[in-house]
Amino acid sequence: MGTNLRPYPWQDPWVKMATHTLPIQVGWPWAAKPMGRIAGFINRCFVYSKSLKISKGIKIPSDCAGCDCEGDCANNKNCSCAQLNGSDLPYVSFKNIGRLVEPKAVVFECGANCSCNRNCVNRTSQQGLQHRLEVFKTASKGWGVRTWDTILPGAPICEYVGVLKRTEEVDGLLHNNYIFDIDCLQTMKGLDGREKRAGSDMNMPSLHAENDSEAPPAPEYCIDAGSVGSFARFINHSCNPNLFVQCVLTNHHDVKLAKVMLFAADTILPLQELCYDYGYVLNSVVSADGEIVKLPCCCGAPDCRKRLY
Ligand SMILES: C[S@@+](CC[C@H](N)C(=O)[O-])C[C@H]1O[C@@H](n2cnc3c(N)ncnc32)[C@H](O)[C@@H]1O
Repeated sequence: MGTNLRPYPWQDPWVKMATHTLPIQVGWPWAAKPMGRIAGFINRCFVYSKSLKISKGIKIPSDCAGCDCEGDCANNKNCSCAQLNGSDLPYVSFKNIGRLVEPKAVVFECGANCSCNRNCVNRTSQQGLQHRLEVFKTASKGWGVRTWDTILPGAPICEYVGVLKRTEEVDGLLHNNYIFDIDCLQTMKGLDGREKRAGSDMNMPSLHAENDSEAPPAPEYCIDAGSVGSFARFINHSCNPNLFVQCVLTNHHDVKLAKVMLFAADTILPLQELCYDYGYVLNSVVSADGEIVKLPCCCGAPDCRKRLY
């Protein structure tokens, strides 16, 4: 961890301590005796959702034109936002929560200039937290996040928030474990689960390299949750994840600056830990002196790749 991090979730103003008790005890790694008494209390933190901060010098494109639907876009066959998504809306509504039908290269949501209502299903990622989630201490991965509620496949979990920066600003920050590159193409083509789930939905010409053998351009922007962020930064990696990453565009249509959202890939039962595939390429992390940095994976999946990177 970098020195600029708040190492404990309850020191983070965006993480609220809960006084509730759970029928389980979670471990306390530094269990000195006086700490032991309060450990049960401070191990349980409920979480808030927060928005992205923008680093100086980054200009967010202006809001693009919106649809002219009334009410919910689900009721309008001619919704222009649905057309952007390939004619169908990307979400269906179930018990008033939108659920993503399938992962896409990018999801176009309704934005500032759309005339539909604020609860339109095509604003699903804008509705805030839908589930009770908890930051807890895991046995071997530091802090993690788990759910108190059953979460259904395709349900929105949260946005990965922090400070939006240019990737060149954070290059070489090996000790900051909270940097998320905004890379819609990589996200879509990502490792294992992501690729398997994606089907053949690569219908975004602007996201394809001209020639498939050509390396896609390196991501220009990233989200740094090292010093500010939400509980999303405590979500760990799994080689068999129950969440997936989805790029979402709302007000503007610049994929380089898409919102990074996490959605449920499966039905997730209460007290299960939430995890997504970080998608590192093995041996891709190199220290300043040229050594390959290796991080063992403790996700415990039967098909674990054994290393995060
Ligand atoms: C974005 S942070 C996740 C939150 C982190 N557990 C914490 O306590 O702050 C990423 C870091 O968590 C740890 N981590 C996440 N998933 C892991 C896994 N499957 N196995 C081992 N360590 C993991 C690694 O140290 C990684 O660099």
